[in-house]
Amino acid sequence: MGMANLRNSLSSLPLKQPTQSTLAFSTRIMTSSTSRNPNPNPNQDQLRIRQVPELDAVETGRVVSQCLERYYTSTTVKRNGKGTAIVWFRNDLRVLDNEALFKAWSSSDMVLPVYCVDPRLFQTTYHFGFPKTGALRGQFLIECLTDLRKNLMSRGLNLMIQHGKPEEIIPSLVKSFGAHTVYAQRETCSEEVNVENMVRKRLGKLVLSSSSSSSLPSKNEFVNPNSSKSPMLQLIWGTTMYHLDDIPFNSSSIPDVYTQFRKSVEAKSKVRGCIKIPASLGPPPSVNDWGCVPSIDQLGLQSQKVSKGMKFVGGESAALGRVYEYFWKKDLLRVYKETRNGMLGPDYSTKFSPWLASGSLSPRYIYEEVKRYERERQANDSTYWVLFELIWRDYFRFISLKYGNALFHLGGPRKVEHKWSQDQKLFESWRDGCTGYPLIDANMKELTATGFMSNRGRQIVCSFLVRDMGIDWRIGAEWFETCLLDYDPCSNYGNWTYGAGVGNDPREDRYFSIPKQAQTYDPEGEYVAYWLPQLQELPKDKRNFPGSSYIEQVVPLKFGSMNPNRYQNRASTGRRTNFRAKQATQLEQK
Ligand SMILES: Cc1cc2nc3c(=O)[nH]c(=O)nc-3n(C[C@H](O)[C@H](O)[C@H](O)COP(=O)(O)OP(=O)(O)OC[C@H]3O[C@@H](n4cnc5c(N)ncnc54)[C@H](O)[C@@H]3O)c2cc1C
Ligand SMILES: Nc1ncnc2c1ncn2[C@@H]1O[C@H](COP(=O)(O)OP(=O)(O)OP(=O)(O)O)[C@@H](O)[C@H]1O
Repeated sequence: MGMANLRNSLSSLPLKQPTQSTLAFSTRIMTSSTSRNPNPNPNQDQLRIRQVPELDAVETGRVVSQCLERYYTSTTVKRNGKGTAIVWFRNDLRVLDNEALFKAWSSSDMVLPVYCVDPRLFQTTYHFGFPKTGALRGQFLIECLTDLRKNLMSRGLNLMIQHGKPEEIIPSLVKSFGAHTVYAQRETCSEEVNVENMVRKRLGKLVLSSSSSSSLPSKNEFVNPNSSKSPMLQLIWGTTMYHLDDIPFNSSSIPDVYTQFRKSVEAKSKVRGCIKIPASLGPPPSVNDWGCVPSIDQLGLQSQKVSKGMKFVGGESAALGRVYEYFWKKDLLRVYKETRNGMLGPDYSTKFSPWLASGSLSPRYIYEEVKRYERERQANDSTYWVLFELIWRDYFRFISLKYGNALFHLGGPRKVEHKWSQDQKLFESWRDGCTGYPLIDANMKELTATGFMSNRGRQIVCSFLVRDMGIDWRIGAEWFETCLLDYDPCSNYGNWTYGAGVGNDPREDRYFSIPKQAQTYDPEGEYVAYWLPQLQELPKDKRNFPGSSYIEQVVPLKFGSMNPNRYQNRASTGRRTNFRAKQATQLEQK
């Protein structure tokens, strides 16, 4: 089937919300915190949705005010600027450690914070016509905007929300408010960079009069052709833990191999401190209509409720709450390295990614919290390992600067030639979790039901799609783009190119053997039985190997067989024992 045909047929697929039939087992009770006494019994776990973070509003409020207090500037910081500056919020939906917000404040005597609900984010993915943003990420964004507005209001500002393209909205606001500068976080992928360029171009056509440094000028001030100044777009680097200006490379010399990148950065660069903000950022400009936080319908999406698994709460307050919960309250940072390859529940890994992707959480804040934890509690391999993983995130962001659109191309950064299939039926069985391999199916059902999948799961389903099914990796990457709460173009396409063997991975053949992965990471079938309740009745060691008790396998495995005995000996002496033993210890210690 040709690309155009596939694109048409895929775009006409019922891009349904998750199949509810398999979710019927769950009840719909949102429980409050169980963190002090987590119940390891999977049957109990079936009965509840785990909210992430599991803090109530009062506790979250307390955590937020405590951490924002630590990041207030002393009163000695002066505001030197005049006139109005705009902060154009993009994927930096936070107040804490937001350099664009700080610069707008310090360079003006009035700040207008703006978010544009860009319709292009709610259209379709590039090749295969899936929804560009799935309903769960849409809902997460709504929560982020609601919380950002609240946090700005508590600092004497507000958030203007307008629907439309930034290149139309921003210049028009600049004009009406006489703003001299627009501050925004710099992006690196072409879709976002194109928007930046259009905004800049249109600002360049506006002309500021010399008096426009005073707030709320008349519109006429922009038609004076004798004035030489145009309002400026100031783009600020803010997505990574290490600042672009502090890494020991320019963008074309960034090493292709992660380990080389990491070692150089660790040896030669320092993570900058978080930007401290004043307690009050006001006064706000006088605005008639600040605009409403969009509803899910206004985003053109159909509301989807999480009825099983994890429900992530969007926004900076929840993000700060999760850092507090994971590091301090549950004390899980101490064991992260041993648990991080888990798949079931909120506690095996940090779950910071959705907030990092929307920018409601700063990686530099995480860094400072890790350092504080190391001073106040303990430093060990686990505390370091969170930073190690965040350097992966940085690496993919910097690699996107080096390779540009090649990150999205079929041959990837290495321009690998390979014949890929675009078999629609096979893809659908993968997407819907009906491949006949419980480990694949459970992970894909989790993705559509919650917008999240563990790192282990992502590697396994990616390997299965590209290696066992031989399907064009971009189809998988675009489906992830639709569904993931933490969708980030660099991390998503970076990891997919790695998994498909077209990235810069020195290990070219990353084949993940399903039976081996099942034995190692889900030896009792707890994870698959959670997402595929029909497997619960089977003996634990059969849940990942159900034979004819489960649906037929759509393709054979490229290597190995689904005979569990082949892996039994290796698993019982290898990493599995280690991993499970440590998990058990962790549970006992709670
Ligand atoms: C095919 C595939 C697609 C992926 N797509 C995305 C994506 O769109 N957005 C995204 O944020 N991550 C993506 N990842 C990376 C990783 O799976 C998630 O970051 C991680 O599972 C998020 O869970 P966590 O926050 O609990 O991670 P933790 O294990 O707690 O790690 C802490 C943080 O480190 C970073 N991190 C960890 N592993 C990676 C990695 N492999 N690459 C980049 N950053 C990493 C994340 O920011 C994460 O929040 C993808 C991985 C694969 C294999
Ligand atoms: N933020 C993003 N999310 C998803 N995909 C993106 C993003 N930014 C860029 N892309 C992808 O980048 C690619 C750009 O395609 P485009 O046709 O503009 O350039 P190209 O011809 O593929 O590349 P080049 O200009 O290098 O020849 C598309 O596949 C697009 O989806």
